[in-house]
Amino acid sequence: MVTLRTGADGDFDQVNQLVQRTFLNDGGGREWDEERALFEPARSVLAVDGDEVVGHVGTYTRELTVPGGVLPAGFVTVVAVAGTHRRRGLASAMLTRQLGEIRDRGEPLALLWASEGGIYGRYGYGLASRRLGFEIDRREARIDGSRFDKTRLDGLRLSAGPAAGHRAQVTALYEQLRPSRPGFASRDSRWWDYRLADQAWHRGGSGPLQGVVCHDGDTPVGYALYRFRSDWDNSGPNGEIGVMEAIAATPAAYTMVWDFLLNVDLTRKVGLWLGAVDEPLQYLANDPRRLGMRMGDGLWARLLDVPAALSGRRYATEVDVVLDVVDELLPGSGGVFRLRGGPDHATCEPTTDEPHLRLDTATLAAVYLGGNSLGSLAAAGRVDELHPGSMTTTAPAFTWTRAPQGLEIF
Ligand SMILES: CC(=O)SCCNC(=O)CCNC(=O)[C@H](O)C(C)(C)COP(=O)(O)OP(=O)(O)OC[C@H]1O[C@@H](n2cnc3c(N)ncnc32)[C@H](O)[C@@H]1OP(=O)(O)O
Repeated sequence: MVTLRTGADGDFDQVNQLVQRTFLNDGGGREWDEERALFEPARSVLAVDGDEVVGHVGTYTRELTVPGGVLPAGFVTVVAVAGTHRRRGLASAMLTRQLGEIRDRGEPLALLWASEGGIYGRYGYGLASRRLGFEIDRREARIDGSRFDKTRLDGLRLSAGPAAGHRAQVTALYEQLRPSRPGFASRDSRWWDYRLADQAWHRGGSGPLQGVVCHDGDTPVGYALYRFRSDWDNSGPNGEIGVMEAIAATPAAYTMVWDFLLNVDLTRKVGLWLGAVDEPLQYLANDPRRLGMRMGDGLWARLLDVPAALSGRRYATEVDVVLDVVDELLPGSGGVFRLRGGPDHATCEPTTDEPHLRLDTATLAAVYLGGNSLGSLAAAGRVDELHPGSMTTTAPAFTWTRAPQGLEIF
């Protein structure tokens, strides 16, 4: 008989074997030091059949940047059920138990990257951010000269080399920028170890992890983490740059970092998989089409405590609205709530007032980080306007100055 239990110290190896098998990785000949350090057994739910681990869902304890705030969140990870035990409800049982445990810890929301987009809507997750992928033909694409104001770059300088050598500057700048971009997550030293781990199997055929940092005096103001892959064909050099993340505190630093990445000799392509939907590069390029942009799905969010989540973010415009949030899976997390908010304040409480808008919890999650418009979801029939005019005043409030971005898959 299969039973569920909480994880324990010592479970890592069996869980990891299950995860590598279910994710179709060979898993052979590797050390798992960084993953082992991140494993939080007390936050894992395991399905066991006798002595065998046949299912797992894990949670990482991290903070999430939301519009105008930073909140604790449960980062859901490595959801896996053995091939021998699928489609009998094990994932549903584990994921539902996990959501209850995240809520009981006082984390108002859960977050994940989906391996397949069809899985998580049924558990109340909504697609809250998208990624913009870039496959840049670097012989054609460059920073538009008229946008490249050399005078603003005066005083800035770049240093480049193995990423580990830039760890102090990169972590300091990330920590400074983290609160400003919805979707960014806290990274303690274990997470930086994981991010900067440079074992051969992390490289996917590319070279060692590199860093380029833009400095203003002694202060880091921009950086990129990237790898290069050397290749030659009949017409010459055919190398590639794969950018893992590129962020900056100022437009000048961002421009300088990207100008560097687009001008590495002996390369033809530059790729960025997890770009933001509003990635500034698209507004700096001489010819945006040459950036080879393609939209994909990003972070899925699940609200567990609507008042805490909605009062924990800020709103682009003043809003006073009563929301009827339908939560079929966890009815205790739904209800009717009055939200009063604006750019520098927000409260949200249960109310007996008549609702203005009715939507399910996944739809509210989809607009929560500012990555989707409430009006667009209404056009898809996912929001009922019960009080005429309330959509017009509420939809702009849920937007934000920057699009949410999931900067790393966890
Ligand atoms: C955050 C992350 O870790 S994402 C990674 C998810 N894991 C993987 O992709 C690894 C490979 N897949 C697996 O391990 C399993 O197939 C799982 C975990 C996705 C599902 O496990 P199962 O125990 O088979 O799921 P369970 O029986 O509870 O089914 C849950 C529901 O999801 C549906 N479902 C399961 N897998 C998929 C899928 N890939 N796409 C769409 N729907 C799916 C089932 O049909 C079922 O629907 P229903 O409730 O309407 O009947």
